Amino acid sequence: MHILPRTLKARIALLVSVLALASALLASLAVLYPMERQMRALVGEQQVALLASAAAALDQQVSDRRVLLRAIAEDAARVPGLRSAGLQPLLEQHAVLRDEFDNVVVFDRAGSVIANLANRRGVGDTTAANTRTFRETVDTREGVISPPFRSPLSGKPSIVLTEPVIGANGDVMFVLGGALSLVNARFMGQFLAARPGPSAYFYLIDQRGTIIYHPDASRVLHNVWREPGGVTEVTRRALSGFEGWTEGVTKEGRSALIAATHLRRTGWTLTVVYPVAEAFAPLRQGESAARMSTAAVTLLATAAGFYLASVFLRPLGRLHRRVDMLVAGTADIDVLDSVRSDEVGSLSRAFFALSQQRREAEHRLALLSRTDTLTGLHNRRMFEAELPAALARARRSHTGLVLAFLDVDHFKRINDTFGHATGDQVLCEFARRLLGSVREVDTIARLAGDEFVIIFENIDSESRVAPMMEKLLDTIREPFVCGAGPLAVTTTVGVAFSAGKISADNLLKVADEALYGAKAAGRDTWAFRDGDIRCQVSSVEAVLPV
Ligand SMILES: Nc1nc2c(ncn2[C@@H]2O[C@H](COP(=O)(O)OP(=O)(O)OP(=O)(O)O)[C@@H](O)[C@H]2O)c(=O)[nH]1
Repeated sequence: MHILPRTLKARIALLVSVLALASALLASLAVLYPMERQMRALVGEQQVALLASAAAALDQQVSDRRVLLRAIAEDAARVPGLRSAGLQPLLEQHAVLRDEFDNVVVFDRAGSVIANLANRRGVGDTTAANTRTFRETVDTREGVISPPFRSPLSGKPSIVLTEPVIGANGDVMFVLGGALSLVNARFMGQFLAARPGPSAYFYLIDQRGTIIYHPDASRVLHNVWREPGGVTEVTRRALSGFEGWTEGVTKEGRSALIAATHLRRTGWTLTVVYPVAEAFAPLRQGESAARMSTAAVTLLATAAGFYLASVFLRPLGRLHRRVDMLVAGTADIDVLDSVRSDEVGSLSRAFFALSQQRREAEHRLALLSRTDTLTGLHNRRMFEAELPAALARARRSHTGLVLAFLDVDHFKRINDTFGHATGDQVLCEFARRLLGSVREVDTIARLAGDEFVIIFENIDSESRVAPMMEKLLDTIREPFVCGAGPLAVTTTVGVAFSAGKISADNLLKVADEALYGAKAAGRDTWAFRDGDIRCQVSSVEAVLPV
């Protein structure tokens, strides 16, 4: 199938546009691809840094509250003979507790609430005896952070920080429990405000996979391992200890840059999800700008290619038109502009040379068509063109014309005796002698075999014929020196004279008749007939009409 455009101009333009498109694409790829990789790494590292500071802030929040609770626990331990009743005032006396916790309660060793900051009347209502957090606090005599749970009071996801009050004997006397809502603006607000973009989000999961914070509130306090659709690859890795950034797919199937880290105090996993569509929005804008400029560059290059191809190929078009003119014969070979130094100049010169070669060939052919190849004299064709022209000239100049018809005597015998090659040599020598004995203006031709003719122009009188013929016969009588040795060769001539009235054919017939007469007279001689007079006198015979 022919898919290339037909014209060179269009092909060059196509080539230029393809090259421009390819180079623009390569250039933009060469810039955009490394840029995207660098940007990806940069954004990823930014996420990690952001996450580290958010995790540190969260850790600090927990740590500060634990320090506060410990300080109060130590305060309480220093109160001599502290009884249950003294704990409610102790709590109320630390106003800061209301700022930092949703509520603070004190449990006795049996797990019963003996003081309640938010609700004095709530004392004795509940027991924590069976909770793991309480038992762990008592057993380890250390503060514990509870797993997240939904607060029965606020209904919000919360945790409890505990701190034991250790008596002088080293026993746990009481346990302080500070409840903290996880959607508390002061607790979470700090890192939520640090989102890298409007569609980016954080989520927080404890070690067991319970979601502590997620922008989708319906997922909070659910366990990721038990959620429909299972856990995402990145979350699974994060829960197994991965820290850093990676590229992954969210549960909703969106591609995102995801960074994860762990909180030192709680062991929770903090993750930030930054959708790729938003993270690389500036890059995508750059890409579409690059695509637009690629298209613009390609269009421009195509137009420029087409224009330049037209300009460069214009001389070729001109050359084409000139060659057409040469072919049509409306211009001469000189129209070819062969002085140019470019390819068109070389092409013109090649055309010029070709054209000259053709001319020379035509010339040679024309010459050949008019020349007798053996002797180099004119042939019959040339004679037939030349005789009417000579007669016309004679008529115009009112001068006489003599036609001599020569035949080599007994030429067949020469051939038969000495061979055809010797015969050829004789014919050539015969021709050479004829040439040497006539004027330059006279025309000699070989009609066929051993028959020759000579047209003598500007012969003012028949009286000049006899000496001319005698001279001719003498020239031939000289022995011919050939390969076979000296040969005696003679010729017989029939001569016709015209004062301009007879036709070429008839003049030749008259000369032929004269030759016939001379042969009959015995050869090595000549006979004369006046063509015009014979025409006139023979009109009765009507054998030679003009
Ligand atoms: N060597 C040679 N012989 C040729 C050539 N062309 C024709 N001939 C021969 O020339 C001879 C011509 O003989 P004619 O003119 O018929 O007879 P002739 O022997 O010349 O006898 P007359 O003319 O009566 O004297 C023939 O034998 C041809 O074969 C040629 O180119 N070369």
